[in-house]
Amino acid sequence: MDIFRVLSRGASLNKSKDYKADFTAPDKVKSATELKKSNDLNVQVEKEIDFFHSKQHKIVKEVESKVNGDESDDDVKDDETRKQEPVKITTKEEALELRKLNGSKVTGHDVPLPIGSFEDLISRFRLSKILLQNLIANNFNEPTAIQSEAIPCALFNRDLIACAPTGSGKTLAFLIPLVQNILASNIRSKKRKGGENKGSEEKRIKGLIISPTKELAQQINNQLNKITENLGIKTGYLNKSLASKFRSGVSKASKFDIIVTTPLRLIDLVKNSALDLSYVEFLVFDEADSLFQSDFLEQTDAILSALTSPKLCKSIFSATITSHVEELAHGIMKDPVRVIIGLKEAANSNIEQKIIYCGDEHGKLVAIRDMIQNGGFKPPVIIFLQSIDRAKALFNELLYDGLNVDVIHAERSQKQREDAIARFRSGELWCLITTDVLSRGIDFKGINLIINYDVPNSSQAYVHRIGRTGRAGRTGRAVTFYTKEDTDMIKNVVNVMRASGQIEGMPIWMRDETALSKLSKDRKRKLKREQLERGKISTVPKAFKKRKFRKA
Ligand SMILES: Nc1ncnc2c1ncn2[C@@H]1O[C@H](COP(=O)(O)OP(=O)(O)OP(=O)(O)O)[C@@H](O)[C@H]1O
Repeated sequence: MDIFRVLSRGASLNKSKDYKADFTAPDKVKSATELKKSNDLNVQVEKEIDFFHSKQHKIVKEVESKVNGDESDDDVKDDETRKQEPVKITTKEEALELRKLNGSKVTGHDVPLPIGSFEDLISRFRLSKILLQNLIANNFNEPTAIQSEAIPCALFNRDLIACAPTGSGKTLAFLIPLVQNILASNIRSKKRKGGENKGSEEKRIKGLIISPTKELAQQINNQLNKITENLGIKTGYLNKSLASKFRSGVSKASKFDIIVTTPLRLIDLVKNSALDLSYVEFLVFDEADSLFQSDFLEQTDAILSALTSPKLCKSIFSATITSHVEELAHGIMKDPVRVIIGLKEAANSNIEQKIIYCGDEHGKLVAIRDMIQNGGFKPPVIIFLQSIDRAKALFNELLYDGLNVDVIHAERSQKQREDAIARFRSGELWCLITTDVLSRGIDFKGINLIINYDVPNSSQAYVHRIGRTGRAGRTGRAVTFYTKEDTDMIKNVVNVMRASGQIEGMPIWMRDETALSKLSKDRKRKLKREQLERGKISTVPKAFKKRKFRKA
């Protein structure tokens, strides 16, 4: 195995991806063109459009030559990456070497070897060539650490507990094997029923992906659509409109191979017999620790009881999987493989973390305005607060200051949420204020800064919130404000920072582990349940607030 090849992957991810570097979706090109209007991003956008065109050209060449086995094109030959042979893992020693490099800990009975490259999947698992082309066309050239381990496990139909840092590619780690398994399963059922000549077959939902939020479910479905192009696999995000089509019979569930959904919508349909889940063979809980928390547990249970296929394989994914969640998972799984990348529940090491003592609520406003004035507030920025009311109040303050900002929380309509996300993704909007509704899974490209205006109520919440930056090999910054009311809550943050070796700038007493003892389990539970009562944010006169808000 070529160790340098493996090591260089992180570096190439870093090099090739800058702000908004999503080369796959044509709508991104349009929005980037629109962005040219904005002076500050002009140069950046022009560079990206050029890069997009050259990249597109290269991708087309690469895909053509892969399909035709044609190596004659000079452009393709000259590309350094094409000169290297795909890494293949064929022995236990090579697997050990790769796991050491990737910081992967894999346990379980009869664990499969990891993959060294996506091409490795062709020889070992007869991966669909179209699926491989789709990966390459979307710039997914090499598997990340979690993909190396999770993909072969799922292709061997193993139950799986997978924990890997935020932004490390967990979504593709479950989507690639899911798609391949469903392709194989469809071929098998076609053969059983005598091939294509027997007319159109009734399909069944075979894959189910559960996500705790609508935004994340939609994002997963978008990713799924990209990699299933030309594969004849039908996927659906169970939004309000699709759910009502199922209910009224306008759209038949039997058209779909894979459904991505939040728990409640699914349960509602199952209870009303509008959806049959008894043929589902592959189940994924994304952000599983959130779905296994007490607020969701009943719904998760209801879903599990509707999944009756004896072939059912289950996997759970998150950046934070507590031992309690692992215990619950073991209770519903058969002989699972456990994959942990890096330190369990640690922050992504590409994120520079900082805490700022602000004294009181007013001090936080002063601190944020100070950051804006002194250049520490480099967009795109996401600001997290503990409640809807506080998010609204800070939105009014920053809008009053003339900042290019919008807010997302559970009280805004789906359309308002989607619009704000689209504007933020395109770069039109520079700052997004939100609650924990956007803290998990959402993949915005090139976020520069996360501000925890309010301290998150658990170390897990902190890891997910700051994980919106520092994704796919990029770097990012996270700043957490705290006041004298946060003496307990800030310990969650400090402990994560200390585990990441980020004690620079931290008060001396916080660096000392004995002085800052860990919170007791009971105290942690209480902090998670109850929201800290905080002083008011708002300083903007009411009459002005209304005028401005309506305008926005
Ligand atoms: N093999 C790959 N090569 C290049 N980019 C990749 C690869 N796999 C994933 N990515 C990109 O990395 C980014 C992060 O991936 P993803 O959203 O799956 O992270 P995650 O681990 O699920 O994070 P979170 O814990 O926050 O949900 C995405 O933009 C995705 O397109």
